[in-house]
Amino acid sequence: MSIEVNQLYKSYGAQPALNGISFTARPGRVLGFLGPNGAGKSTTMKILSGSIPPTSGAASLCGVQIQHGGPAMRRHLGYLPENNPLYAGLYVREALAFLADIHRIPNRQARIADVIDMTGLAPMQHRKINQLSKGYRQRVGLAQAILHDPDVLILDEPTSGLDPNQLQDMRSLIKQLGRQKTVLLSTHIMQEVEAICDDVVIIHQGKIIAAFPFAELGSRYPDKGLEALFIRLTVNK
Ligand SMILES: Nc1ncnc2c1ncn2[C@@H]1O[C@H](COP(=O)(O)OP(=O)(O)OP(=O)(O)O)[C@@H](O)[C@H]1O
Repeated sequence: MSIEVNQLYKSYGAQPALNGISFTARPGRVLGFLGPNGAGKSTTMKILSGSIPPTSGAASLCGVQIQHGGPAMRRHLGYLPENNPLYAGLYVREALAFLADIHRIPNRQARIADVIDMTGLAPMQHRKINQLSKGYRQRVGLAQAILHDPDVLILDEPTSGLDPNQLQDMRSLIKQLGRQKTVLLSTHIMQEVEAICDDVVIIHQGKIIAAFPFAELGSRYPDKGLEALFIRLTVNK
């Protein structure tokens, strides 16, 4: 398994956020990580990226144990955080070159050209990041996440705030990436899960309340679409 999460707990002071979650994500698949506001999605992703420590429990990426701030699993991981922090004052190509140096990517010019091409950033590569539309900024965030060709991608609401055209482009890019990589994608949009996810994990109040391959939705929950199921599982509980 590319992502293994085993009994993760997290509290922020007295505020519980994760209450013993376990799940796995497999290569060549996109896992949709769903939950209402405050369910614990971003907390999980921050722990998996090594940005914050869990209170207890363990997780690994491609067999490498996750440690807060530890560099060991970084080469396996591309992470697009929720607010997509970018080097706003840099030009697109400059930002990618800077990160390519940090990752010590060999043949960096060729790799940057490939990633620009893959993410549809060619027309914007000589623009400053702070001059770009939201859609293009999200593409820069994704380009940064995939630059070092990691096996695992963790994408925290990568399509929030995009217009319908941008949405479609971003979704097809994620779907394409999911054919080779393990993708963990958080979203509030059920159509997005239907369009691109192979597996579904629903989290509510820091607990996993459903986990299944999307293709088994109908057999496991007859007469329920994903949206109806989500509402039934997460409302008033
Ligand atoms: N830094 C923090 N300090 C205190 N509490 C926090 C902190 N970050 C998150 N929380 C709390 O932890 C819980 C889980 O939050 P988290 O951001 O992981 O949820 P989420 O599912 O990503 O929500 P959203 O969909 O709104 O982004 C919430 O109750 C939230 O208020």
